[in-house]
Amino acid sequence: MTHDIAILGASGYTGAELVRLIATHPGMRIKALGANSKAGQSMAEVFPHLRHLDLPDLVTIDEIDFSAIDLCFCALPHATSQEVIASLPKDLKIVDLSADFRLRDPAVYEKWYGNKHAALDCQSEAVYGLTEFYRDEIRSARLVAGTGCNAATGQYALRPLIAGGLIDLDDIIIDLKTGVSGAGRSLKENLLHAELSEGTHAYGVGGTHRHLAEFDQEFSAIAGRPVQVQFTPHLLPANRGILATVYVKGGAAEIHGALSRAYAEEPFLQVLPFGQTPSTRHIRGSNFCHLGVSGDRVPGRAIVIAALDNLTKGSSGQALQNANLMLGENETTGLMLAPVFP
Ligand SMILES: NC(=O)C1=CN([C@@H]2O[C@H](COP(=O)(O)OP(=O)(O)OC[C@H]3O[C@@H](n4cnc5c(N)ncnc54)[C@H](OP(=O)(O)O)[C@@H]3O)[C@@H](O)[C@H]2O)C=CC1
Ligand SMILES: CC(=O)N[C@@H](CCC(=O)OP(=O)(O)O)C(=O)O
Repeated sequence: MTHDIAILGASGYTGAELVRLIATHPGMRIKALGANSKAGQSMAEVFPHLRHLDLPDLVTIDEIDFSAIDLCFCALPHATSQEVIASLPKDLKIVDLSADFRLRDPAVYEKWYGNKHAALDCQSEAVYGLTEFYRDEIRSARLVAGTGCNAATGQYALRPLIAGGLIDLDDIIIDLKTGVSGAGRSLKENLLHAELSEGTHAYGVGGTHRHLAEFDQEFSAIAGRPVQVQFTPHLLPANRGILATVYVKGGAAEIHGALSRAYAEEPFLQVLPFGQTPSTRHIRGSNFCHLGVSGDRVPGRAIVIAALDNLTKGSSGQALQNANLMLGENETTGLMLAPVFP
């Protein structure tokens, strides 16, 4: 059976990545591509690297007939996404890539995002999209909320360690580096080549980055008590990739054993041999997340490093993995592409 797919926000980075992945998916057919300022253009005009594909032109969302769609990906900015999803048919399966449906508590959402939620009924039914930890709920969900890309990286490093009681919950530091495509395709002065290249800097410092809300929600639920991590992202002059270096208090060998066991059956989560360190070079363009564990010279401390591609495992690949589950497809279909190297 072939499922008819719509992608809203197809003229953005995650939208284009969805098209790249779905184009060769044997169980999916791209029926509609939604855009805003680029509506009316062909995908080849907006993304020359997709020229070889036979795709529908970009249209505005109100031009799409959703009664002919089996599943819709929403790759739209925060706040816009909730307004659009509130207006879509209530029985339409949706995978949202924005932050709008990730946080279960509306008050927490309002605190971090600064606006009242415009689709609280949808928010209450949404399932958090970190596939490996919400697989059963995702299978039967109507609306899945894709995770933040930084939030996914930190969680892959830490969830089994918190669940296993292996680390000091009051002493967790996530030092993260991210490529610039995480900020989307729209024009921003601070993302110009001259402002960004040949340097790197921290942002969202001092507990202000909104992905902390996801860490708080998920880690506290696992631990059964409040957990607050320190988290500082840094912007790298690279297009793709996230590398999180996580500092914890706990036994490195036990931590490596716990991660290896937790992810032994996971097709996309690869734990490297003890002491080896992941690199964004080795996951680029793929749905894999590489994880490494090392000891530290300071007794009782360990370092966990996780690397993934923000546009695949951190957003569009994760979204396709979840859509596969929602549509009864094999979870890995369309996603076993090897990373691009060098
Ligand atoms: N980039 C990443 O690595 C990740 C992104 N995300 C989230 O995924 C979502 C998409 O991100 P990304 O692809 O990077 O963003 P982009 O800025 O690259 O793309 C945004 C898309 O949304 C469309 N759009 C904007 N406003 C409207 C509107 N009012 N009505 C209809 N369409 C609109 C744009 O259309 P047009 O260009 O035609 O104006 C464009 O197609 C965001 O919520 C982001 O936070 C999540 C995880 C990782
Ligand atoms: C480089 C960069 O700016 N990255 C974004 C994260 C992208 C992401 O995960 O998106 P959401 O906005 O959907 O949470 C940031 O740190 O804010």
